[in-house]
Amino acid sequence: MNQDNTNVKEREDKNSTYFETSGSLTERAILVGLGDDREEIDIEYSMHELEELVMAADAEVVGSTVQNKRIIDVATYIGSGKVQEVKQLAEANEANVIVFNDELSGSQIRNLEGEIGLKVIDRTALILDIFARRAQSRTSKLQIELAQLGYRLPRLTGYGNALSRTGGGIGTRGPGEQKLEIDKRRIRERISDIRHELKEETKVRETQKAGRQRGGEPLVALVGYTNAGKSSVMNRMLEMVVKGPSAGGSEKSGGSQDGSQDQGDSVKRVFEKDMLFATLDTYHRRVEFEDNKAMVLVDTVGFVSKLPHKLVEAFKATLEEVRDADLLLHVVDVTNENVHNQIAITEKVLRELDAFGKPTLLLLNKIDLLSTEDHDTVMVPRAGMFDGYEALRISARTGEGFDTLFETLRGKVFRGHVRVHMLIPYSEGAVYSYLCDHHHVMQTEYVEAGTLIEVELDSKDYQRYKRFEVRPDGLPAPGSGVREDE
Ligand SMILES: Nc1nc2c(ncn2[C@@H]2O[C@H](COP(=O)(O)OP(=O)(O)OP(=O)(O)O)[C@@H](O)[C@H]2O)c(=O)[nH]1
Ligand SMILES: [Mg+2]
Repeated sequence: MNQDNTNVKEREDKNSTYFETSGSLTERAILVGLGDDREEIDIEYSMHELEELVMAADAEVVGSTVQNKRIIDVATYIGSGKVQEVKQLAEANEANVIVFNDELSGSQIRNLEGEIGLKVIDRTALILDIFARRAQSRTSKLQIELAQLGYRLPRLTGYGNALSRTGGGIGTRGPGEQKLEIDKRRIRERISDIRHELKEETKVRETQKAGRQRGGEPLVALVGYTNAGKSSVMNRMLEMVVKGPSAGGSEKSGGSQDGSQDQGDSVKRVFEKDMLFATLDTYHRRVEFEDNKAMVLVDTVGFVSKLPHKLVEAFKATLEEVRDADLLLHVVDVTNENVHNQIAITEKVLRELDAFGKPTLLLLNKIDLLSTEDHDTVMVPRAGMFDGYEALRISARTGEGFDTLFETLRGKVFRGHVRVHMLIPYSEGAVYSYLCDHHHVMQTEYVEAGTLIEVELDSKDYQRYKRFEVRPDGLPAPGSGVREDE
């Protein structure tokens, strides 16, 4: 039974495992995968990810097996011989749940449960389950419920009667228990209600977005594999803008308040934790620098491979920011041996979101964990390119590399800025106040015709106020006085 491609995990010392003291029944899972050499991400990595996901759902992995096969069995997904092998593996290891590495149809689940005699769940149900546990805000709860209902609707008749799904454990959380008993019509009604509510929320977000765009502030989105350190990078950046030596100014919070870790100072931190999918919502934070230049930072949900399509669909609205961003900060955990796989997975999801190919800075995070020798290996080039990206080495924990990060970031997002002289008549005091509040006014002189300033501003506001442009000596500049944009 323990063949080459079958890896049976040593069982932990039962006396010391936490579930004895917690009193709850821990699920013991056997993982089953189908290897296909045409897949982008190899099966070994995919199974490793599945194991992490199972652990994130508080279950224990007691065995794992892979069948290398290109053709899927319509009835049972894996071949019939393999089904028997899984059954024996489960018995030998006292497993009580079988987790498949791919999405299964309702009839496949029913057939497998019938033959093995245990609860069978697929990767999609597992990921949805983890999301359901983590969801904090109303929006993310609705998005996940929508994805779960969409997943369950075609599978309502798929579960065997003998295997009740109402007893707790993976795949039974969220809206499931009662709703599985209501008929499809009512599920469809619920789906339609959720869609309606999410649509209303989208309108609110659109208004907020329009407000930000009017301000002309660049949008910078943090993206990357789950647990890479996106939220930690965001928190470190916010801290540095408030306290840092290289960039002063204040952080002004915008957007959602959910899940914030308000530290009592002016930094409204976002939630960071060593677990898969710590962040499920998008969080905006406006970052303003000493010279009045500002950008909006967005923290987003992390990615894994085979992210359920229904989930990506449901999260599309909140992930729109990624598509709209002027710059992506792609954060990777450079200490992870699978970093290249994780980059490929993130790229794949970005493609699904129509956000691939945007200006991107790769942030090689967690370098504080690397040994001195590792610092010099090919894994982390001293500077420059990594996997075709412009890359920077940073540590959100120690702050190393953040000065360079800010410098590079500012160079990229404020590139369209121009430095000009303007003469603002005293009758246009509001324009002068606006420019002082939103841009870097470097010099001010009060002359007879008005206030003569030297100011650095973005191209949008430059176009808007071009009519006030003068030569450095205050004389009219060619083209000034013409309202070109209105
Ligand atoms: N040693 C070290 N740990 C880090 C660093 N950055 C983040 N971490 C840790 O990595 C874990 C994950 O960090 P998060 O910031 O929550 O990661 P994330 O990418 O936002 O994760 P999700 O929201 O789950 O997708 C936390 O335990 C952090 O403390 C770093 O530079 N060095
Ligand atoms: Mg996060």
